[in-house]
Amino acid sequence: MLSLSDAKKIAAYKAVDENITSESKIIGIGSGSTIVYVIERILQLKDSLDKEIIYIPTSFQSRLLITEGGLNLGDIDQYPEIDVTIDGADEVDENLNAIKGGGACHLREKLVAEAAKKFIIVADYSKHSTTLGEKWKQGVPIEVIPFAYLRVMNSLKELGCDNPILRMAKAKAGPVISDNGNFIVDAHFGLIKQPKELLEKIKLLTGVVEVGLFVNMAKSAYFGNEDGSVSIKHT
Ligand SMILES: O=C(CO)[C@H](O)[C@H](O)COP(=O)(O)O
Repeated sequence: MLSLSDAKKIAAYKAVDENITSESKIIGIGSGSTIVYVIERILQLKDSLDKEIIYIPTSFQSRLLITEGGLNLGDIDQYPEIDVTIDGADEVDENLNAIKGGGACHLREKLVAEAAKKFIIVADYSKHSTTLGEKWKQGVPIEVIPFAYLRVMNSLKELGCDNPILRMAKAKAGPVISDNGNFIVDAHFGLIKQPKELLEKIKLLTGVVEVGLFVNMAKSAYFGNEDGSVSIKHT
């Protein structure tokens, strides 16, 4: 039986093997622990891949992975059209809608995913559900400008979230600050049967910068299974 981290690894390796081809020139790199394996696989294949490939990060973490791996770093400003973006997720439903932002990176992750011709999710078996909200109990991550956080939290209650939580840092007395200088509010809505509708409602709140609901975005998802196989789903 594979551990969760080994399941992440086999999903990441398979996604790289199948999606980073000789056609890939610009590649978006997501954030989180699964992405470490994506970079690990890219580095293993480095000699057979085009030396000119540019990698676009979605966070400080993925920027470091790219530069420390000796890969070519680019920015979305220079390369607004991306061939393929590979990223992890906190939960993925049957239609490949996802909750993201467990690492507080979902604003940049969404931008880099939207810019890509193909957005691919890599995850372990524990992330796959029928309906969003089934597995990820921490709530939908919402990036909010600091000035607006309390009003946004009150408005989230009106939208059906009982207990929105301002995400606090672990090694600091205070809130998590995103790579963009904003706060993160985690809002639990139970089972999310209509993710697009919920996304639209939250996005309309003044002060909300981005919502960790990725709806109708992924082309494929790779799930590493306990038995060592990888399940691949497409939209
Ligand atoms: O959305 C993310 C970061 O904002 C990550 O992709 C998500 O939290 C999954 O992380 P991991 O690969 O560590 O399980």
